[in-house]
Amino acid sequence: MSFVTVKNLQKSFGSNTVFSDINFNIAQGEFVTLLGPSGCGKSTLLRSLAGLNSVDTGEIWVGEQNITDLAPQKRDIGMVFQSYALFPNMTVANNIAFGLKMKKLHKDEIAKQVARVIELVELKGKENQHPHQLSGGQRQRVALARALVVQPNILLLDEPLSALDARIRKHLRQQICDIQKELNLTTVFVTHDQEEAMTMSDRIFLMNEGSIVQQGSAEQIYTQPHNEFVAGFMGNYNLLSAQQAQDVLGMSIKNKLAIRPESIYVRESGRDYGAHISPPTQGIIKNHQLLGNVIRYQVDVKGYDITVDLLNRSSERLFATGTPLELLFNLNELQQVS
Ligand SMILES: Nc1ncnc2c1ncn2[C@@H]1O[C@H](COP(=O)(O)OP(=O)(O)OP(=O)(O)O)[C@@H](O)[C@H]1O
Repeated sequence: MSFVTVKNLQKSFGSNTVFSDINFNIAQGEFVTLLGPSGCGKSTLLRSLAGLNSVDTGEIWVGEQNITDLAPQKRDIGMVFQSYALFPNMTVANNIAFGLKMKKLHKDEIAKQVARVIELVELKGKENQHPHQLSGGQRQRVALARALVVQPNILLLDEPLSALDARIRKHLRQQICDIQKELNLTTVFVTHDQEEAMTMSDRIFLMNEGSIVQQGSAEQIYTQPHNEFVAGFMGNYNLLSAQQAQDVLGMSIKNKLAIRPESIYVRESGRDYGAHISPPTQGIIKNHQLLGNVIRYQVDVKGYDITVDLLNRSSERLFATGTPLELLFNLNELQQVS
């Protein structure tokens, strides 16, 4: 059942329509990510959910309540931004307690709730420090604790990890997911990082130019892109025109064919391949790129560049530029896109 329901939402700034006809449902406890390139309207949509932006038309419902015109502080929403926005002259504990003091809770209750979230975000021992004494990751955990302490109905996170270095980012990603699951907290997360969206979300809403172009699980969006934009944004898909699909695979299709680099194999002699594997196609290695556990090859097939990802099992299997080989395509994983 839907917990957050958004119907026909539209927002413009002057003559610039940021998004229009946005519709979605989010279930209680679901983790949804708004993913898309810079400027596609993710933050404006998130801010509209928070009430920090008005909308031109449409409705936002949480449970049985229409919150479209409700003031932000009445929405029971916790929000974390990319910039931590902490009070520099307050301790960690006082930063976190701020929202509860505004609600005029009793001192003992505030202390109890602050201790609870400090434990949750693993900041025990830092209560009396000031923001400048903390690392970026710790500051963002204070911001998260401050959003959680008021026990919101919905947690909104606007690129909370993008200012942090890669190692801390991965750790905090996991921590956010663990906390979200533990509290069963309905969460909307904004990022332009495809990997981040795929590892964290129950569902991804992929946006482009003010529209949600595809909604689904990471698996669905990654393996079944509806159109060329989705294929291009989610992976390093090879996109073949109808003519190229005919030339490379002998396939007759109407639109375009999206082929993931990892669903193309190099034929090994003496090995049997199933019926879902295409007949071999000749290719010649043009160059390669080492991506850690994967080697990405550019292969010339009938004058077209095809990207092929192979697992980096051993240096002996590195194909040098100019090596001829036979490529096989996994026919189950070819995707026609518009
Ligand atoms: N307060 C504002 N006034 C006028 N235009 C705005 C305002 N906020 C956002 N915009 C415009 O709305 C569009 C979408 O911006 P938004 O910040 O929502 O995109 P985004 O997808 O979150 O991008 P990014 O990942 O770069 O933050 C942009 O063209 C931006 O210039």
